[in-house]
Amino acid sequence: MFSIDKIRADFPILNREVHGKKLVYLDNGATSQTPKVVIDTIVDYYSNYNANIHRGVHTLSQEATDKYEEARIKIQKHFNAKHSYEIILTSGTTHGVNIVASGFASILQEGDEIIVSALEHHSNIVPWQMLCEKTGAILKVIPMDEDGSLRMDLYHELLNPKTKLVFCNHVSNALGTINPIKEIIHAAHKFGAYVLIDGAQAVPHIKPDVQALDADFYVASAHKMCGPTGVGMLYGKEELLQLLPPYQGGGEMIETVTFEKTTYAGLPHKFEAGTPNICGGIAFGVAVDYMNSVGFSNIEKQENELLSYATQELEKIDGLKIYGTTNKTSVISFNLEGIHPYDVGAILDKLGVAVRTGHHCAQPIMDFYCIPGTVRASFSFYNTKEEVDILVNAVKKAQMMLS
Ligand SMILES: Cc1ncc(COP(=O)(O)O)c(CN[C@@H](CS)C(=O)O)c1O
Repeated sequence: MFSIDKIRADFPILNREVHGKKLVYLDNGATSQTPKVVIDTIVDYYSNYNANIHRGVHTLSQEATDKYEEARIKIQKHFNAKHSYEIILTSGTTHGVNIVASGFASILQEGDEIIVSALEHHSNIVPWQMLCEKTGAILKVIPMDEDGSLRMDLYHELLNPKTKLVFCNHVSNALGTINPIKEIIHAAHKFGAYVLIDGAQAVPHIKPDVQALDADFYVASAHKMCGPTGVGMLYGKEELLQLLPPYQGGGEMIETVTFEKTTYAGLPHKFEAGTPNICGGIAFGVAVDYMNSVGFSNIEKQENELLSYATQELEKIDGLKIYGTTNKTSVISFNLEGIHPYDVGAILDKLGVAVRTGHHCAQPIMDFYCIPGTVRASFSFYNTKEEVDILVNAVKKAQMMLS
């Protein structure tokens, strides 16, 4: 049974006040908040079994190694990967994208084509531009539409035998748009292209099944789904991870090292050079357990109710425009006519409401709408309708003060 009071009691930070006002945290698209069970895991690790992993013969190292590899298996099962070694623990989504992009630097040829969507976050644009500069590959873009959806008709036209890679986010961080990634993947595979899906904004809301999607790569960050910052995952099909060269050289990613030659470790350690974020990985596994204990159907129901209520109430405000009205997760990007989003965000902060303003690391989307940025309210399952009312009243107050 989903009890919002019980859920909110899991998050100590929700009792915070800012500027003498009750905190209303609506910036979950930037990072989600952290439940006590995850916080306690971090304290427990550093209090009771902090040790380096995969190397020590002593008890603490074995305990830490066991917990870290248990977390990998939890993440594997959560995303329904076939093998645990197809889950590379990274420092986050950006790191995962860069592992794949740099891996293809030794594979792509001049004139090969890479397709990205107009809805991408900078971390799923810039690495591919860098890859094109290195290899002479050509970047193509799936255009977006006024409602924040992708022009799938034009996507199908872009695909051709030269298309080698396609990158798309599962959910847009700036607008909340849920992209038709199964169709995107299926169409790309018809031309033999590989697909990386950026799941950073999907994992707080849904439980992706990478085998059902037939995704070649899928990346995400723990801090978007109640986990700590500095840790995330890259899923890759075994045969593709075998294809890619290591991303970084160092300890852990080797079998044998001589000055004449080094042989590399197998999966997943080939891509996990150096001492990883051990505590973060263990806490990521606990965050996966926590999200599943809340239940993704409960999460979806709560967040959809908040989205429709907030949309209905915000739309009553004259001069307010919402960007992204297609099938989406609980994100509302909006502007007040004649008022810069930054100024709205600053007033909302004074009233205790935390939102994000600006281009949200998705400048091409803002260019499409010819705006400097938006005010983005992003809701999570632990937000409430009362918090929506506080947001709406704060927006009205900001409009009055700034008009
Ligand atoms: C779709 C998408 N793709 C990649 C990233 C980067 O995640 P990292 O954990 O920083 O590596 C993000 C993070 N978006 C935050 C910070 S810019 C936002 O406020 O929207 C994202 O939303």
